[in-house]
Amino acid sequence: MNTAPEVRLMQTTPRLEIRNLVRHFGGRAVVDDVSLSIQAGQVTCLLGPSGCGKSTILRIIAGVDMQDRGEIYVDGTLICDTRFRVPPEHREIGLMFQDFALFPHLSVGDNVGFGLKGNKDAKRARVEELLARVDLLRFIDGFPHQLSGGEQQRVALARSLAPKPRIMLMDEPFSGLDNRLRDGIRDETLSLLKEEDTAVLLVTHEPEEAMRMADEIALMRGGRIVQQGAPYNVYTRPVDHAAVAFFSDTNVLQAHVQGALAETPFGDFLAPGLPDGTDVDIVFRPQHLKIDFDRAGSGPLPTPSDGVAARGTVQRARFLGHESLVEFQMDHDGSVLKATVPNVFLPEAGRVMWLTVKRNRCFVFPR
Ligand SMILES: Nc1ncnc2c1ncn2[C@@H]1O[C@H](COP(=O)(O)OP(=O)(O)OP(=O)(O)O)[C@@H](O)[C@H]1O
Repeated sequence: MNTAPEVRLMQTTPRLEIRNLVRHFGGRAVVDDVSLSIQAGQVTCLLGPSGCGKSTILRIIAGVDMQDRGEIYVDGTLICDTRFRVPPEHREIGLMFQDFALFPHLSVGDNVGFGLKGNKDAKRARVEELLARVDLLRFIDGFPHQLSGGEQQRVALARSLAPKPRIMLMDEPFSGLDNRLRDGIRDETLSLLKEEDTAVLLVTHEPEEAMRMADEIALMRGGRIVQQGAPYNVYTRPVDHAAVAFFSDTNVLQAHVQGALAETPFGDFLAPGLPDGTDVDIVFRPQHLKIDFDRAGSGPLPTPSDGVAARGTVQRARFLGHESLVEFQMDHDGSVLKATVPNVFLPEAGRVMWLTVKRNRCFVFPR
């Protein structure tokens, strides 16, 4: 059909695209050549440690800060480069930050309707629609101080979505909420944003929040995106040691490469493409250090999937609620490796146990 290529083009044009953004402060590249694109209805999380440049990217997209290089496109149209700049108020971008500051002197309904244009009835209908959606319609004539923190947060969400922004920028929006409230509000927020088909760029330094919210995670460090992909892929195929460590505790075995293999007390690991003599870290998460319970200290029967067992002595064991954390001092070099075990497992300090590692969950990185 004649229209097919056009339709395809429309479907693949990202709602938001940033290309090669660079921003310097005091001679330092705080944002260093960052590119990403987000489709309508998609949530991308910028995830990274404090100071890595996440909020600066958000401020540039919102139009309250200006890049030194790079371009921003919305639905394929340039809205900002270093010469041309659509002013913030014309970008149709919603903002939601941790300190969302409702107007205290305006009613809940007037807060939600604040950014709306058009006739009174249409405005009222949109305000009612959104307040109903966040389950706060009954408070429409109330004032912010009469609401709990979580309820105020939902009003703020309704306010930022009221003008139907094409894009929503969220900077740690849930960090002011207590843990019990947070999960529910995150889930509600997510379903509302999806219903409205908004493209969302959410900044967080909490991996758990990113895993929970994101269709795609952009992992940042030192002003750059170091890895980008679906949460499962970023978690299970990390690009380097720091990327593993950002999501969880890690264990490290140190080794040298010889003949494309790295030899360890747990057996050899493949180190394809690394030249002989390269120092490598073999990195794995505590849930992938396996304790052998079966043979009472005589060591497990080796299997191809488990590789070789190594011996360690329990140093410390702690119960963490849904799992136990056991630390072992290893016989071979005195290093400490951690294992997490579901439920309660609290062996006494000094007990000797055999350990294996889940080999397909180990990552080999040059040191
Ligand atoms: N206006 C500014 N002038 C000078 N330096 C700035 C300015 N804004 C940000 N920076 C610096 O740029 C770096 C990145 O800041 P940014 O707020 O983007 O980080 P972030 O990743 O969002 O951190 P956080 O999670 O702590 O908010 C920081 O070192 C910060 O001090």
